Amino acid sequence: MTLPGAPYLSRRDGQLTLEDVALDALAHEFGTPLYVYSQAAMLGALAGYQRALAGRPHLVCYAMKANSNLAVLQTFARAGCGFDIVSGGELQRVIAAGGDVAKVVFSGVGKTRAEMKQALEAGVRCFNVESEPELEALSAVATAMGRIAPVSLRVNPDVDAGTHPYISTGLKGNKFGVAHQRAVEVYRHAASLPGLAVRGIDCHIGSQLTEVAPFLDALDRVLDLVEAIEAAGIPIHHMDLGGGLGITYTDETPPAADALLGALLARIDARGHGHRELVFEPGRSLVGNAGVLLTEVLYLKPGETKNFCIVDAAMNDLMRPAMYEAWMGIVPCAERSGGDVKTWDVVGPVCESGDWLGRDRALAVQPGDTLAIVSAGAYGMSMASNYNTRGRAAEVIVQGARARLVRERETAAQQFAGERLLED
Ligand SMILES: Cc1ncc(COP(=O)(O)O)c(C=O)c1O
Ligand SMILES: N[C@@H](CCCC[NH3+])C(=O)O
Repeated sequence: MTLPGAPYLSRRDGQLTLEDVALDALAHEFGTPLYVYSQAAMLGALAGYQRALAGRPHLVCYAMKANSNLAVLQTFARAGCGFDIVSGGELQRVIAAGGDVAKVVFSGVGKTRAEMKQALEAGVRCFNVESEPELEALSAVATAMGRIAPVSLRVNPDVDAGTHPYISTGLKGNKFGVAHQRAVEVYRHAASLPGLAVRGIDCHIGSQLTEVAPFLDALDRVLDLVEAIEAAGIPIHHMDLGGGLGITYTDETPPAADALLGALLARIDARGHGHRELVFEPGRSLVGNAGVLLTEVLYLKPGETKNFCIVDAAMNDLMRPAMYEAWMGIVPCAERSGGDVKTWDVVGPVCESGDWLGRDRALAVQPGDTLAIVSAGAYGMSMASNYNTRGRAAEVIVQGARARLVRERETAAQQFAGERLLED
């Protein structure tokens, strides 16, 4: 079976290897749980987008919620990326990583006035506004500052992306965006407000999309709207087009980024919109297959109905299985020859029955072995918590044969540093 993450993730002489670094050795050097990312895999994924968009006005804004480690952001900033942010905290990370704020788009349904002010002061490129009350609040904040806020409206095209209900964002029952039927009216409202300048249109239908068809359906709705909005006398400069392209976790076969973009660009050109600037906000497809989570097998607990393989990573480190019943590949770092293969539920130490990382996995394992949870570069560390007062994992980036610690393991003292005892 091809490993998700190939060719950067490979097996060499029985050892699971990321770029040129053997992961078992890395686990011993830095301890576990440990997130490890391949820089070449991240840049390779980005290159797919850049290749397809070359020669056109465009901006790739990495959706940093997928993985917001500063060194990951620095990697993308140096490659020319902008960023899609959803909070003031993410804006601070972009600045700390040396990113260009003028290439930042600010998404999200619940931006606070303080965050709007912070983003206007910093000079973000565009606010992706998701409702009329938000338009009014942003106009008021900008006016009070003597500024004009650049805006796109996020339209909800009511297109079924065929993804998990928790990660669908473009159906009318989802909280995101302005209903496409009302979009022209809301654009008129936006254009009438004193603190705003309409710049573009934004659309996002969900994450982990594996088919081209829903992207094209949403694009057609967006192009219809652009034509109607411009007919109403409001020019649209850029189109910010999502969903998020999926990755391979098990047997999914999503299109490559350049194939997907090729199909979208062909439709855009055919409908006479090829001159517009395009913005894309990929997250998962830039980092997901670039990362693994390493964990050590602590105890084996065979049972009557289930065999449990208890590891030192848990749902607080990687929430996707507990939250979406997501299937994540689990492979041993060092191949065991002639080992006894059994079916295991791979579970963590957290006190919840939902704390599992993989169910019914055929593995030959022994306590002390290192397992790699693959395709874990996106929505892994960025969704980690401190539940059970567990320190968050360390993170390493590999570059060829070099491994660099880019986040230290969190200590208990760091976790409760901001807490206070009651004074008598
Ligand atoms: C507005 C917006 N932009 C970008 C993303 C990133 O999506 P993905 O990680 O699937 O590429 C999301 C997540 O669904 C989103 O809602
Ligand atoms: N966190 C989700 C995806 C959400 C995408 C952001 N809107 C996941 O792990 O798959």
